[in-house]
Amino acid sequence: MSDAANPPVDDVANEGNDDALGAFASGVETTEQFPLQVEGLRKSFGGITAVDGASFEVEAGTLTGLIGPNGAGKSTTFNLITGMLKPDSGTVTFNGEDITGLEPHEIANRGMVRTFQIARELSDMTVLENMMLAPKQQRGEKLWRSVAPVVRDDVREQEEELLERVWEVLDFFDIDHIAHEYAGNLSGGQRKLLEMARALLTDPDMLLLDEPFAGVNPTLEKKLLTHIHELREQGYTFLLVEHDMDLIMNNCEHVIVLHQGKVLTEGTPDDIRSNEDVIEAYLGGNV
Ligand SMILES: Nc1ncnc2c1ncn2[C@@H]1O[C@H](COP(=O)(O)OP(=O)(O)OP(=O)(O)O)[C@@H](O)[C@H]1O
Repeated sequence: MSDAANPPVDDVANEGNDDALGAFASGVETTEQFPLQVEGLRKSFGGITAVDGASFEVEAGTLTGLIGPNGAGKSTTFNLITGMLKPDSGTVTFNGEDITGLEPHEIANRGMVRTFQIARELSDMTVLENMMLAPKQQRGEKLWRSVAPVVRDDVREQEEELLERVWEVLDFFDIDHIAHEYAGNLSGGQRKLLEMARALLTDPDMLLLDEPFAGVNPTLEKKLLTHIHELREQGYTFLLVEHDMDLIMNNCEHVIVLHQGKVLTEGTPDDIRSNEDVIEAYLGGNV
């Protein structure tokens, strides 16, 4: 755990509240403040150690960037967090629960989702059909945040409710006008919006975005960023892997730098920009 992500106990003690100090020390406070905690994560593929004891936390309600030179271990870290890969050692804690080694759908059920590229078979389905599939694949029992949860036995009513929610999310992402278009016909940017919309439909607490802007034109990139910031303001937490450094620096409030499978440093964009170790790691990494 880094100093930057884990405020000193003195900060809490300064509030003059012994209970708060006790809660912080026991981890209760930390869990709420930092829903994702990664501790000593390690993963090797044969002789290559892709992730080598990475430890970090992600603060609730932030847009946190995970950066690093090519091969630093970013994708592997994402895969370990979301259950796509099992770590050799280390732990992943989400909302206070040890989720290390759980299956991806079990992790999604707990409120952490990762955006996925639309699979080839889903390209033959319309945007609307893709959306209707999303919650069944992942987290159907929780509702889109702005709609009050209603428990009903009637399947048809549930379908209608889902459809209503789907339209709300499509409208939020401004892709309702392409609802009947085949996913395979969408532009790169529209597909990214659909991927985000599908993830959001499961009503997660936290979204992990792996290069959400790759292949997205500047207009749609701006739109996607606006949506991400709106959602962050609503309290969603984001962890973002992105190669576009300007985009990370201009949009994330906290940046974690991975290098050779370890956290090299973390801090605000200004801290990172002026950090000589980071500059050296990137130059050495030929980026
Ligand atoms: N399945 C695998 N089998 C063997 N080696 C792997 C595998 N996945 C990743 N690696 C290796 O682990 C290291 C970290 O890879 P990873 O893809 O996590 O890095 P990254 O930071 O996401 O890189 P990039 O920015 O280039 O996408 C690299 O050396 C990579 O070649």
